[in-house]
Amino acid sequence: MPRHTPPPPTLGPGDKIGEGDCEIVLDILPPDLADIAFENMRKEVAWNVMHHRGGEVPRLVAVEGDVAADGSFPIYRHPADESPALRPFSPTVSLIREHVQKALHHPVNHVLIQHYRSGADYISEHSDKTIDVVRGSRVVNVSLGAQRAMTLRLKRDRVDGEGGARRPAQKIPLPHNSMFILGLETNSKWLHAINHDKRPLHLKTPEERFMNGERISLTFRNIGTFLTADEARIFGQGAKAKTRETAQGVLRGTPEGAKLLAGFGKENQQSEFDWEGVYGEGSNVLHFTPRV
Ligand SMILES: O=C(O)CCC(=O)C(=O)O
Ligand SMILES: [Fe+2]
Repeated sequence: MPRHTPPPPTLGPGDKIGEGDCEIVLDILPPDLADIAFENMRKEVAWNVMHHRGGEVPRLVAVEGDVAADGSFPIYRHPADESPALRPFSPTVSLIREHVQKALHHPVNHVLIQHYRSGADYISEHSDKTIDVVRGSRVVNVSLGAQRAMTLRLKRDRVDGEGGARRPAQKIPLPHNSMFILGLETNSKWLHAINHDKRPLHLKTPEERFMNGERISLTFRNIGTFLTADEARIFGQGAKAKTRETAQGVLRGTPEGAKLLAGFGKENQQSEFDWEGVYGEGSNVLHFTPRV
């Protein structure tokens, strides 16, 4: 007989989330900004479809960031066949960024913006990839629109016993106008996802039905790796050359690409991920697939 598994506990502000280093901040934006941010971003943000393993990811995405005077800009590398081009912060996102920086007490120079068009859109379980994230800085998700839940699940290698042992999970509702701070320890020991929510409308709360079920999330990061304006050279924390003056040419495809992808795989699987060992020497890979 299949074992009945109880649903994961639902946690919120004040609870021990993940390793206890996560936080939910309610009302991150002042009401006048929170009220208009969604509709403004619908117009101001350059939305794209993104591909992974040849298929479209189930949400719209955009990338914005701080472009330096010399045109160089931060890059966040993660396993995707292609990432949309980074654009300078758009007006409403700039305002949101200011509130995030005030609450976080450190700068953020990069944002991945995602539009979950309905309850059918989702992001599958992953750990955030940290080769390019300034060490010690925190990653945050600002939520606007329909309330969805983040599901945390302990990585498999942290669960004792046979392969069939159930992995502890937690569900964290992300209300409109909230900010979720993903702790570094939690990112290394747990996976996180926004699962789809295909329940019929009448089973959803008003918060979950808000904005017709559409949600925008903004994942802000403090990135330490940069591309030159012509996108030909790479430097900083996650690159081989650590300074702008010594920037080296970007690489595309195998075998360096395969090596970085293998590192990302390890970060997804290992709760005692050896950052220095895997990422320390840096990688100049920009695209994982050879140019066709
Ligand atoms: O939409 C969200 O809040 C989660 C996004 C996320 O996990 C990511 O961008 O890495
Ligand atoms: Fe994530």
